[in-house]
Amino acid sequence: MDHRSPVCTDAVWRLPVTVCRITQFLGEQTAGALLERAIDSAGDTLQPSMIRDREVVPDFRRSRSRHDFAAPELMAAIDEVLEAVEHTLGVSCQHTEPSYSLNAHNDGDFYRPHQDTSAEFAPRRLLTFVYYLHRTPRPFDGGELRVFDAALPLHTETAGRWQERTWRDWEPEHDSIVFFLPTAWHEVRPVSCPSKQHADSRFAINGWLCSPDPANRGNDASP
Ligand SMILES: O=C(O)CCC(=O)C(=O)O
Ligand SMILES: [Fe+2]
Repeated sequence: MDHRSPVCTDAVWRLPVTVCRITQFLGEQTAGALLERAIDSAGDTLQPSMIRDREVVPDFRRSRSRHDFAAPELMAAIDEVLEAVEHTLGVSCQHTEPSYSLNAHNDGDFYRPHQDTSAEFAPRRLLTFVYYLHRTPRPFDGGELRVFDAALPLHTETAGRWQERTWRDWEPEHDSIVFFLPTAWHEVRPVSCPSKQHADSRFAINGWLCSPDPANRGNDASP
């Protein structure tokens, strides 16, 4: 009897990546106030966004960020939906700590395909969230969040041969939030913002729930 599988050894499985998206997340009033605060973070408080937390690489990522932007109302709302999100994405975020920043994409800005975590880089990130804010009507075009389907078991490094990739685009709609696993390949499509005004940017508060840093753990080990 021939035990060889009839499935070709080059077969590629294409699996959609689950994204939890919630619209009208904070409601008009809270989202509006948060947008005003984001807009007020103008000028020198925003710095060129970095990759791998330390490098500015304008061919790969072009936007501006602020790392000391506090959004406790958003964190409280995330807490509220976390159990359902964990269940849907199959991840446990117990004892995690949020780490997040404010990001503004204006005319010509983008973020090329990447993962938010890897074995060498930021392995403590367990869950990605991105909360979007913008003026109404939306003062920019593009800027979709593109999430690539996984391609298994081959080519996992780049989620399949580049030309054969498949994906789904998610609109960065005001007061919506998406959650996905930081291992997912994703990108921010180029933004076109004709006015080039800071207030017309595509704003996002984006970050991760991270497992605790072992270095910060209290010294509670028994002798
Ligand atoms: O703004 C977005 O839609 C995603 C941003 C992103 O991928 C990141 O900051 O790692
Ligand atoms: Fe990302």
